Order: sequence, then structure tokens, then C-alpha cells
Amino acid sequence: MTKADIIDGKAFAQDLRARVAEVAADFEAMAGRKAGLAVVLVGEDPASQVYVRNKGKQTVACGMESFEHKLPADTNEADLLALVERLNADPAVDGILVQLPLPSHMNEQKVIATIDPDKDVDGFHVVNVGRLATGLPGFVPCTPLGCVMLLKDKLGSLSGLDAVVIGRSNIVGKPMAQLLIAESCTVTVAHSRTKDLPAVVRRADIVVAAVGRPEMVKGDWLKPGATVIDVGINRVPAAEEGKTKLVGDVDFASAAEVAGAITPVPGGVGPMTIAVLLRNTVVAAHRNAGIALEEGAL
Ligand SMILES: Nc1nc2c(c(=O)[nH]1)N[C@@H](CN(C=O)c1ccc(C(=O)N[C@@H](CCC(=O)O)C(=O)O)cc1)CN2
Repeated sequence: MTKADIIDGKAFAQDLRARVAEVAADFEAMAGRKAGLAVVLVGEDPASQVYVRNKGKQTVACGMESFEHKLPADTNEADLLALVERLNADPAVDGILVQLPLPSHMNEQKVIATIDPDKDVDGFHVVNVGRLATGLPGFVPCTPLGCVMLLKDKLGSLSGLDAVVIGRSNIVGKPMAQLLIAESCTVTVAHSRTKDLPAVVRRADIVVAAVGRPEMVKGDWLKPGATVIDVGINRVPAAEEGKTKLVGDVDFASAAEVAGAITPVPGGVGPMTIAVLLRNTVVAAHRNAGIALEEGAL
């Protein structure tokens, strides 16, 4: 029987989008234009196509302008960089996002480095990485910021808590660790070379699993009452022949027996990614237009 509280990311994301929509309407009234988000997709990766379609739909539903650029998989890098430069110069575009992963012939770091840091609503540009690391205002990657929003909503202050982040990617693990440090947690970043990972995880009040390995974190790795944030989205074969299902990096059934609170997959962290992207876009619009945004509005 499940003992842990289930953290409902879908509901939280819906609430955040409603707040973004209010702020976007106020922005339009003040600026005389809508906030705008440009999303660039290169190639036909099926999951990326779904994410980009949802980004466009949710941007419009929040009262913002969506600019979608779909390029064939064999687009050369120079053409993609030229598009990013045009979007940098377009005053109707407040936020730019290049959907990842890019085709293997492209250099992701070079593409991200071409985005104007003040339009980098993904928070991946080194300028924004540096701003996060030094506590300066900038854009924070959407998934980790969404995780921190869920954690603070559940736990209130995170100060003094022991946190273990499993995974050290630039998109989730590293920014997640920075955000938890900023919340005054004691942070350990664990990864594939960590010795005795279960023992490391067992020390944590907060566990963030972002390792990309289906159901790796088991219930007996957890301190009783720990809060577990599962960032994994892994498609695996389902019991029914020929079907698949989504699972996280945490073995939900055993973890929910021990944890105090846990995010499900799907319906936990995933929906926060796009909601925070919309939040970052409306924040970018205010900054780009020189309009102050009320403290705590989002
Ligand atoms: N430029 C970027 N590329 C990618 C990012 C990103 O933040 N910026 N993140 C991921 C993909 N992603 C958004 O782009 C994303 C992933 C998952 C979800 C989501 O809502 N997941 C649902 C399940 C969806 C399903 O059924 O497949 C959930 O977990 O409940 C939204 C967005 C990689 N690329």
C-alpha cells in the first residue's frame, strides 16, 4: 500500500500556467504587444515533435505569441545559426528555445551559445549558467526550476536539508544542484561512478533522480520520510504484448512505501517543464521591454 503523499505536478503546472496567463495579459496591456516565444525544431524525433506541439499550444493558451520553426533533419548548422541570429534581432521574440536533442551533425553548445542570453528562456547559455552559479538574475533551466517549485510547495523552507541529486547533466543535474545550494541545502551530486550509491541516497532528506535509467532507485535506498523527485521519463515495454509505458528513474511501487512524498511519472515533474518555460518567457518579455514585474507574481 502507498504511504507517501503524491506530488501532483500536473495540477501545480496548471495553476502556474493560469498565473502566467494573468501576467501575460497585464504585459500586453502595458506593452501594447503580446510576449512571444520562438521554438525551433530540427528533424522529426517523435517525442520532440509532441513537446514542441504542446509548447506552441500552451503558449497560445496563455495569451502569448508562438513562433514555430520546423527545419528538416539535414539542415546545415550554418542555416540554423542564421535563423537563431534572426530571432535574436526580432523584437517580437522575447524567448528562444532550440529543442534538444539536435541531429548528431550539429554542435549543441555552439547553437546554444548563439542564442542571446537575455532571450535564452531555457537557461542553457553559459552566461545564464554563470548567473545561476553566482546568484545573479538570469534564466534558470525549466525542469530543475520546476522541481524546486514542487519541493518548496511541499516542504516550505529547504534550508539545512540533505539533498542528493543523481545525475550530472547540464540540463538537469548541475543546475538542480546549484538551485538546491541557493536554497541552503547540503548537496551531494551522485553519478554512475559514485561508490555505494544506495548508501549515499539513504542519507538524503531530498532525492532528485535524473539519471535516465528506468526504475533504478529502489525503496530500500531511501531514508524513511524522504521527499523524492523523479525527473526520469523512460519508455519501457508494458505487460501487454506490443505496448509500452512511461516509468521514471525511481521504482515507484517500492519507493512510495518508504518516502514521505514522491512525484509520479507521468504527471510529476514533466508537466512543470513547459509551465516554467512559459513563466520564463513572460519574465523575459518584461525584462526586454523594461517593464517591472511584481515581486512574487510567478
Ligand atoms: N530545449 C529543450 N529541450 C529539451 C528540454 C528542455 O527543457 N529544453 N526538455 C526535454 C523535453 N521536454 C521539453 O522540451 C519535456 C519533457 C517531458 C514533458 C512532459 O510533460 N512529460 C509528461 C509525459 C509526456 C509523455 O506522455 O510522453 C510527464 O512526465 O507527465 C514535457 C516536456 C528534452 N528536450
